Amino acid sequence: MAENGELRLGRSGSLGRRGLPKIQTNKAEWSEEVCHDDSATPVKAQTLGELHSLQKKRSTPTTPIRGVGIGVGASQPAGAVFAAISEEDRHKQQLQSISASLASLTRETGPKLVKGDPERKSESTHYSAAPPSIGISSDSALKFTHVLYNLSPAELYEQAIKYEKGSFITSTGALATLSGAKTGRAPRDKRIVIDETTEDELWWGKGSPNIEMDEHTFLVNRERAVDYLNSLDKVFVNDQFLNWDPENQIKVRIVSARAYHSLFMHNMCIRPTPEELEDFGTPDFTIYNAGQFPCNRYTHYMTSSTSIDLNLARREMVILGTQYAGEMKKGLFGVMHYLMPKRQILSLHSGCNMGKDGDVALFFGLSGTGKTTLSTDHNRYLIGDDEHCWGENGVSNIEGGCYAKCIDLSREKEPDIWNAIKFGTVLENVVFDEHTREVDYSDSSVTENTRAAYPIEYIPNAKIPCVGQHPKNVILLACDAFGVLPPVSKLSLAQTMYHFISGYTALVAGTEDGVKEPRATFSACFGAAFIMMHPTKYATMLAEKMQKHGATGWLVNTGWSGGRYGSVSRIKLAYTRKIIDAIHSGSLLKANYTKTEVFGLEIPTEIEGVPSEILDPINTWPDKKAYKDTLLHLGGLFKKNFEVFLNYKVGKDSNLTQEILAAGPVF
Ligand SMILES: Nc1ncnc2c1ncn2[C@@H]1O[C@H](COP(=O)(O)OP(=O)(O)O)[C@@H](O)[C@H]1O
Ligand SMILES: C=C(OP(=O)(O)O)C(=O)O
Ligand SMILES: [Ca+2]
Ligand SMILES: [Mn+2]
Repeated sequence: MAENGELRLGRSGSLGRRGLPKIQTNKAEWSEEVCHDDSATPVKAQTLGELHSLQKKRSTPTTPIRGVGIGVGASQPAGAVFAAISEEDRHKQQLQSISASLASLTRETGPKLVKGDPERKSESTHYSAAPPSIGISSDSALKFTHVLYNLSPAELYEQAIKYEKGSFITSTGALATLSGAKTGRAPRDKRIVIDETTEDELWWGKGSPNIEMDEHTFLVNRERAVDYLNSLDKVFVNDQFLNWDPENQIKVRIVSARAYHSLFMHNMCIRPTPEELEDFGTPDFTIYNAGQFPCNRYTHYMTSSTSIDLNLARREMVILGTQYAGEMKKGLFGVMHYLMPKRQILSLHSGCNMGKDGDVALFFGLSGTGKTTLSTDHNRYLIGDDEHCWGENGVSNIEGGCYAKCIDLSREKEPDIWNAIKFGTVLENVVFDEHTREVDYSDSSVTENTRAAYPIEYIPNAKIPCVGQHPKNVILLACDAFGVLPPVSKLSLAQTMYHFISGYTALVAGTEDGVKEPRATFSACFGAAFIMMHPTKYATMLAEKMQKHGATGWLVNTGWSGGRYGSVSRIKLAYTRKIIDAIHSGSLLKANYTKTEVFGLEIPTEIEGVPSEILDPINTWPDKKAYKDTLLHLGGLFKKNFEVFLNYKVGKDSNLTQEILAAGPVF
């Protein structure tokens, strides 16, 4: 700081000498009692430009500059002559690495890059990387692309507000943004490159979410995305980590065109320290997000102008035609679902939290069933809300942030999420008062799927680092709009596996008038959209881990009970929280149980804080015949869904497979 201060004084001093001669005022003309205008400490700048340059001081380096390779021994004092790859060289290396990422494969060259905002010429560090030597074949090769590398949230706010229509600061300091035409994921537009390896390793065909594309088509889309990004004046680059387990951490690079996307990933991935960033090197996986630009519908395999393309061999993902940010986070989740099981680590679409005594619970469930809401619990430490790994040493969060739904969010019911919506948080597609900028969370004018993305440490009781012991409870969440599943049931291991493979939830189609029929959804492993290999691969690993570590499975219905959607209201969040409390404390394990018909679920007769009559839905359905019919209807849907899995084996032991088949509805 002193250094910067001296520099500034020196500069203003010399400017002063070169300026016009000062107008001399006659001191005697002024009364000593009058406080006149120039009595305050004068500003230490001679021009407005200089004044603005004073406003921002250079970031103080957090570590002394370290040496690379030879020459840094115990005998050399830190920061000595030998020590350094200079800051300039480091910038150059970073830009070379980014230029290589953005290289056009047909022209075999990367773009010319400079660091910094193009609008602020004086601030850019003009270290050009990899100037194209031969065959300049487009104007892109003649121009510079500015790289905005790992900007801070404040810088990203400024970029968003200045250049991205629909960006505003809300009354609590969050950055409100619009994701454009797409406000949710587009699973039907996801493509995965099929090659010799993935043909055998991945799950293809009926029931699989993996839709194939060939390598060539991937390269066509990659070139389209890269050309688009290189045609811009500036791109955002995030270099970050995934997975809090240090031995299985993945380095990811996200190249994007919008500050909103850069801030979203800043919040959602693990943020490197400045030291870690210095040594970042080559990323393990790269996303090219050209979401504002459509794919070419004449391209083979394209069925819309949106395409999300994954190439596992190249370790790259290309996004065209959608700006929904969740696509990046869930895209990387798919990659982890491939990489981790190969290392005998189970990837989980679940929330995760930990009690004061270190007891860990997992919350599996499809979108909207309560992973984020229920893992964010003021009485427990949050490990993560959505994506985890379960390995030899316990669980680890894949991400560094949370992505909460905001529709009907209330301070009373979800105080920790409410309070996390502050400076730094990205608020997608919410509606706010044009003057006060107060958000109306009940307003779904843009979409039902309004979202907040915030760093995990915005939750006061986050567990950092986000790792924990082997889980004690495995909670399967289903939002049952048919109203026949009990609010909670205790599961045998076979039942846990049956419901895990089924991955059931039923949601209502939307808020349109007249849509009253709930629609059942089955999504293997509560995440068919993200798993890469056959569901039995993940199911086998889960069964082995639960058995080995003695975890108990539970099925919790966070939807309707005692009547269908439309006839009664959703189970009160306060009751669900009491149920979850009783699971965590161990008291529910000791309760008395009765068995339901059809699904054969063990339901407790009593839970503290929950009216006993709601525990068995038959009590609360006024029309018992309607209850039975609906129960059988749902049972039939389960059976039909499970047919695809009848020929598969879970685990080494065929006994378990037989037990799993028997653990479904019987009627
Ligand atoms: N009984 C309940 N249990 C859990 N969530 C509930 C309940 N009733 C209403 N909700 C609402 O349902 C939504 C659950 O969504 P969320 O936790 O984001 O799901 P996920 O993370 O699994 O996608 C939240 O908006 C929450 O407020
Ligand atoms: C980010 C998502 O996850 P979830 O709805 O489970 O929170 C999503 O499905 O887009
Ligand atoms: Ca999810
Ligand atoms: Mn969630």
